Amino acid sequence: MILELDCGNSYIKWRLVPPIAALAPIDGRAVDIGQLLDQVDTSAKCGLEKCRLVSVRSDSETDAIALRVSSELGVEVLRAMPATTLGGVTNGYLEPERLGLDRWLAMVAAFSLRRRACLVFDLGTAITVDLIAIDGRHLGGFITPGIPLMRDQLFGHTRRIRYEGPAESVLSDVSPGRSTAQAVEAGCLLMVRSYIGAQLDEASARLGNAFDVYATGGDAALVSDLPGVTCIPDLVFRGLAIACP
Ligand SMILES: Nc1ncnc2c1ncn2[C@@H]1O[C@H](COP(=O)(O)OP(=O)(O)OP(=O)(O)O)[C@@H](O)[C@H]1O
Ligand SMILES: CC(C)(CO)[C@@H](O)C(=O)NCCC(=O)O
Ligand SMILES: [K+]
Repeated sequence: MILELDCGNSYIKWRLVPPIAALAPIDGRAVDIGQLLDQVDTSAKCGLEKCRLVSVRSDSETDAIALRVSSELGVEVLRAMPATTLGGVTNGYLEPERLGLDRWLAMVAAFSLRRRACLVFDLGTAITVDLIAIDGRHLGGFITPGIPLMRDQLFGHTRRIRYEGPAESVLSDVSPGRSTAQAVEAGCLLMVRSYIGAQLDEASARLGNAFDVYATGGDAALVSDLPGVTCIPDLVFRGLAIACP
């Protein structure tokens, strides 16, 4: 088994990849390293080979996670590191080490699929959009707040926008809200879908007409029905396996 960890800003997403490709990985998400170790502990004890880790957390937080994994699970931890090129993709940042490693790995995995121009969306705490030309050049990208941050800003800066976790039905409905929950959820959803739609419309000016579109991240399903969008939930993990073979 290989333990793979994607340490995002809100959650540590993990999965255990069995040595036989035919077997499905076991996966989960944890709010912190303690919860992560509780979740993987029992299943992981049986033959962990190594751990691959990507993190967008601070260096000290990432070091602490890696240390606890290696000491408590007794495995070597391979960490994805910033790079200027990988898998045919060239990092487009002026300071390549500042590009979020989750974005980088998602791009490397996306380009590896068909080696064509692509547009990559990652919808998590933040929403990121990255453009890759047909020759693998990263043309740069965009960062905006994701749905959790939009909600939090409204909660944090108003007195009366208050509601308990919205019902599932509210989350995919964009009709005008007749409750606070509906008004906020539909509004944020419309913002995200319009933004992604605008990115799709504008991408052909930079990428030409033949480009692939991939969406990943916890909220990718909210845009998966837009034209041409392919959802790949494990895009970052796929890139992690390329970066840390
Ligand atoms: N089981 C789940 N638990 C919590 N959130 C979930 C779950 N499934 C999907 N989500 C969605 O995932 C979103 C968070 O995205 P994600 O899990 O990709 O990221 P993250 O670790 O917070 O952030 P990032 O990787 O962008 O730093 C939430 O807005 C939520 O709607
Ligand atoms: C943008 C996020 C937060 C998305 O997870 C992450 O990729 C990150 O912290 N990036 C560093 C800044 C940058 O990519 O320019
Ligand atoms: K992410």
